Amino acid sequence: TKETHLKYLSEALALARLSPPQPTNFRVGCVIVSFADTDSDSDSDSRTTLSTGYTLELPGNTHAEQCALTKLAQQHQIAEDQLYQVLTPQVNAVLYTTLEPCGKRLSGNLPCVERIIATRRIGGTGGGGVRKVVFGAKEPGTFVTDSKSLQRLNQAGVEWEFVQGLDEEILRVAMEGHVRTEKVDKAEEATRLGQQPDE
Ligand SMILES: Nc1nc(=O)c(N)c(NC[C@H](O)[C@H](O)[C@H](O)COP(=O)(O)O)[nH]1
Ligand SMILES: [Zn+2]
Repeated sequence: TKETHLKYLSEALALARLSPPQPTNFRVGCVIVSFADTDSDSDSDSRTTLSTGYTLELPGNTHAEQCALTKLAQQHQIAEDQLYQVLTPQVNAVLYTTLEPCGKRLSGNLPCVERIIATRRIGGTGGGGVRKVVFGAKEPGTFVTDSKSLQRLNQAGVEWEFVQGLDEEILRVAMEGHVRTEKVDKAEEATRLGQQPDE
């Protein structure tokens, strides 16, 4: 339910605040939750937090979702492409991230949407893995304007939901380290309005 989603998005936002502000990325928080033995993210009481992450938590140019997935694999001493062994269908894993997962990164590093899809068996085509992604804000157009991460999730059969309510605060925290320029403001405004900023 929306209350459950907002509860976990708030937890993820608290994690985002731990991220050191940078002008070259966003401060994002991520929580991976198991809604075991329910077939949806209903209000079952058997919810457990499997892993958390925030931008730059782990060494290197790391994203929040990337850190949560890497830490989960480390906890179980398995490789990240073996996470389907942990994230079985019965675990019913939902990944909460304050900002929609990236579909493209200016650094060229593997986007988080691919890391999320790869938690499923057989390179992302099998069962299990992250069943659903819940995020609280769309990615502003500061760095990339055509991430296509949501189309990619649809294509891979991973559910997603944009839960409104915290987006203003999420974006303020995400962009704390940014230098305000006319160009950046225009790109972010255009994305907020759902337009492709004119190049
Ligand atoms: N969902 C998400 N979680 C994060 O932890 C994070 N930092 C971003 N940021 C998205 C943004 O598009 C990329 O940060 C830039 O494209 C620069 O790319 P790098 O981060 O240097 O790979 N997005
Ligand atoms: Zn990412």
